[in-house]
Amino acid sequence: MSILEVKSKSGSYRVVAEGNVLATLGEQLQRLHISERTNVTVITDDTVGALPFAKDALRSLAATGYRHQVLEVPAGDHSKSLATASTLYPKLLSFGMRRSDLIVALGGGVIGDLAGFVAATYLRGISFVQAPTTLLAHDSSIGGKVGVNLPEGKNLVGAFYPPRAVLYDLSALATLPARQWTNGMAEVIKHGIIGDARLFEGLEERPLVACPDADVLEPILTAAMKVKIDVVESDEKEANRRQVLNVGHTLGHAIEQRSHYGLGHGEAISIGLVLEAKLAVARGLLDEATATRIERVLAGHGLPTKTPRDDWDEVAAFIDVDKKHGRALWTFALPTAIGDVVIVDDVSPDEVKAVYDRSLEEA
Ligand SMILES: NC(=O)c1ccc[n+]([C@@H]2O[C@H](COP(=O)([O-])OP(=O)(O)OC[C@H]3O[C@@H](n4cnc5c(N)ncnc54)[C@H](O)[C@@H]3O)[C@@H](O)[C@H]2O)c1
Ligand SMILES: O=C(O)C(=O)C[C@@H](O)[C@H](O)[C@H](O)COP(=O)(O)O
Ligand SMILES: [Zn+2]
Repeated sequence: MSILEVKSKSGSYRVVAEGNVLATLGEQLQRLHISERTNVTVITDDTVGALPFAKDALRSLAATGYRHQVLEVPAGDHSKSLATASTLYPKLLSFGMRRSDLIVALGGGVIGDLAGFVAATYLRGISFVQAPTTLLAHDSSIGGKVGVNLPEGKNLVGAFYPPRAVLYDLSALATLPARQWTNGMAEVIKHGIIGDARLFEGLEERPLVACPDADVLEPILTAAMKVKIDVVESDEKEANRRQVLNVGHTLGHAIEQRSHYGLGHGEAISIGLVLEAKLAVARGLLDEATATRIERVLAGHGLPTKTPRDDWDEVAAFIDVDKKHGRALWTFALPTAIGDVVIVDDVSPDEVKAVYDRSLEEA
């Protein structure tokens, strides 16, 4: 079990990472001093909602006397939309959800982002608890970024809205399909690249290709979450340093969206990390050998590393709407070493196209 604290200007919160924590969801809410008169809406997806740990969580809410409802959306990134959010607001109203009530986001990053966005906007904001159930969500449940996608780009509408707590049930990871495990490893590896060389080296030596026992999982997950917490505490609303968490994402988000979500977020970010390492090499920021290590560790975890063949102009249109850019050139978070990422804001589209085209020749 690990308990981490995230300091936030709008209210600090705890990350409780523990096996079977969802089976005591009601007691966990009581521990957070959430009154038993609070109405609770659990937002989940139709895959997670059917799993035993979700049923246990609802049983616990009932046993502790919380009046609650469950709202299910279809699983997948297509649900992270304004259209889906619009179907949820009336259901909150008809259940009598007031400002003092609570949303629980039970699921992976899609549910955390969507339910967090609904919590941030309904009645101008009600409390929410993150109950992440994927490996990838060790990233998405921390830091308060909530939002939805637009057809024009990922996460273009949203807010910085920290949760009241993160209740991370590590036993829930046991039911993750193999591909979802691998998908989540991309963000674990990313956290090593950003700020923990030992984490990265450990994954090079012993790839984590399936959910291991708790004694192996916990230190790795804790190390990854600590990198994220350190960065978001230093720059909660991404004025500058937080942009390092976006390494691999400038290209990765564009590739993810161009795949129409056929690629998972982590899979697309894996390809983005490889490409952005190559861009860093082309700029003289990173040595070739380290870029090769990044590619190998991702491939060693079964993640895709080859650039999908696509029309550059279509990819570039998605890169162009990235929130990090200023008015003229593109901004990227680029690795300079294992454990260090810098922000560069003078990248020209032609430079990126050259790296992109070269990677297609190598594929
Ligand atoms: N807010 C942030 O800081 C942040 C960070 C990283 C990623 N994200 C976002 O997170 C999203 C990706 O998250 P994700 O990869 O968790 O996707 P997801 O939420 O779609 O979950 C992936 C799949 O796994 C299923 N699933 C979830 N938990 C399960 C379990 N325990 N057992 C079996 N199946 C389970 C889901 O139903 C879904 O089909 C993207 O939209 C990405 O943009 C946000
Ligand atoms: O928390 C952050 O900051 C991140 O960048 C984490 C990313 O892994 C995540 O995918 C996030 O949703 C990206 O945010 P965006 O601002 O690039 O849309
Ligand atoms: Zn991400």
